[in-house]
Amino acid sequence: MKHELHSFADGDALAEALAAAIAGRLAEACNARGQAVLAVSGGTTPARFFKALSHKKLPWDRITVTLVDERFVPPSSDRSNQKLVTGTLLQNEAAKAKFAGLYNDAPDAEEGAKIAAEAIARLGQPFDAVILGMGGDGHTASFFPGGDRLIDAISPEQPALVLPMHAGGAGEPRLTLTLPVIVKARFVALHIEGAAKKAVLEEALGDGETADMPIRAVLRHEPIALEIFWAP
Ligand SMILES: O=C(O)C(O)[C@@H](O)[C@H](O)[C@H](O)COP(=O)(O)O
Repeated sequence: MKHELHSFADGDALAEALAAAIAGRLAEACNARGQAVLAVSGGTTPARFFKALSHKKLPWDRITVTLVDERFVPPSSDRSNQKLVTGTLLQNEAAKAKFAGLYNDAPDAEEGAKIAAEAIARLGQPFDAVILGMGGDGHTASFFPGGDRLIDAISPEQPALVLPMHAGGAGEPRLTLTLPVIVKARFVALHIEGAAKKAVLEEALGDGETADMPIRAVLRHEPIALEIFWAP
């Protein structure tokens, strides 16, 4: 995947610019096709961007927000990405958006992934925009180094839309969109902040095994462009 690096003075400037870029994509999709689908990541980085996007004037009632990945915990948990998104993004103007999460109350992540895959299938593809994050270990989505389903999840031929993932670094079982769903999107952005993550990105752009730094599965996927948004 070719990539373009957009650097900003600080996280606030980045949040505004990314919100403007995504709002533009969502507006364009609604104009062209009457609806839009946006997949976002969780973690600690996106909160400011979510707040900025929540104030954008868009036909939110025609926009569905879903997740790139989810911790397999109920939405009441502080670890839940659904909780983060409903509390920060689906507010203000964006309170009218539809939400299609990955979590369900299946007994385990294996069963949960099957049910989540049905929910994702109903959204149709390609998604209009996907925003990825990246961890200090080079994971993106829930493509964790050493993850039990990593090779399946990053296979370009993977037919499943959602897979479960167990990994030492993950904290709890995860549900993740698979690589084909992500790279098929009309717009794919990577949102990272801080010098440490810039260094991880640079390392990932170098040689080495994809499984050691799974973000490489996205970086090395041809031919669509990855838009990288970074601030110190
Ligand atoms: O649920 C999650 O954890 C994610 O969606 C994950 O892929 C995240 O984007 C990175 O781990 C970065 O997380 P931070 O922003 O917390 O560094």
